[in-house]
Amino acid sequence: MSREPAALEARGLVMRYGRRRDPVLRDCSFRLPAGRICALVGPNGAGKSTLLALAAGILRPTGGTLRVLGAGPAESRPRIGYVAQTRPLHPQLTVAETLRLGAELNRGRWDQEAAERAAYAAGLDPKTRIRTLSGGQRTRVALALALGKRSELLLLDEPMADLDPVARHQLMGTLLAVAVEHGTSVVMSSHVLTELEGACDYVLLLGGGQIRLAGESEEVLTAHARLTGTSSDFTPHAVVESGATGRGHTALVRPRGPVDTASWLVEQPSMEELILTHLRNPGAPALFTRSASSAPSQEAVA
Ligand SMILES: Nc1ncnc2c1ncn2[C@@H]1O[C@H](COP(=O)(O)OP(=O)(O)OP(=O)(O)O)[C@@H](O)[C@H]1O
Repeated sequence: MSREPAALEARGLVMRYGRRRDPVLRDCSFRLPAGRICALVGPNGAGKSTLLALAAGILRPTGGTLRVLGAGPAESRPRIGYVAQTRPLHPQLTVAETLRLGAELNRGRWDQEAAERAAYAAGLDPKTRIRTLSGGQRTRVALALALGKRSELLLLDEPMADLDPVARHQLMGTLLAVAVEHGTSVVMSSHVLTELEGACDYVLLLGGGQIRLAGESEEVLTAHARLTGTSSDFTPHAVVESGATGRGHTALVRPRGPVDTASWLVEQPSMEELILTHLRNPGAPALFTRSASSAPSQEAVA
């Protein structure tokens, strides 16, 4: 059965900086269906920025393929909004001039209202020069450009990192409203797991150069359970992490068959707990939901 073009589809993706270094991404294969709001998580140096720059067509892969909106990254570039970690903007322009430039470069698809909503909501003066902005204000303007472009896919590298909590909440709200209204696909990297929990419906966890978890947040969550009881034998379930507690033993598992609720207290982990547990246990087998699988060998949950 053929599937609609994905927002991102990687097959055997390899990225190596320089000849002798270990690859940052090794043989990565996954699929991100269109229309999802995806959290891209992983430890420092895992390759999140690298993957986003590859998708934006800023970097070229060493091997394998990465399709973006059904085409090569360079071909799809006009349909993509990319907010790099460095927030590159023209320092001499004012905020209003920056938005005007965005409008000129994206004639026919520019949404001035969405751009202004993101740029000016916190009272930023349109006449302020970019070079005098704080880190958080630059982020606001960079996001405003990406939103004004009416992109089909937003690639956001740590978009909330330098925003204060009120600005985070407000900009996340604007971002989600635009994404829902236009069916925009969003991929955002972040280390702030609580911020992603309410906003994202898809998750990609990168680690050790590979995708460790990929799929709908709900499906990934329900593929796991926290078991607590008196026994330390969690057979037949696959254990991601186990340990002793005051009450006995506890483990985050991927259930293999029905869980014996007479022996175990069964709880659903939060997304934050699930990701933290996988970050602490990089040896846990990878898990892909059906929609995220692009290779037959990947472990898919039903
Ligand atoms: N231009 C470059 N030249 C050489 N190595 C690079 C370059 N950019 C990134 N790297 C290396 O690639 C690896 C992945 O970096 P990347 O910035 O993609 O990780 P990340 O997951 O975004 O990290 P963080 O969470 O710290 O932002 C790191 O080891 C980094 O040192």
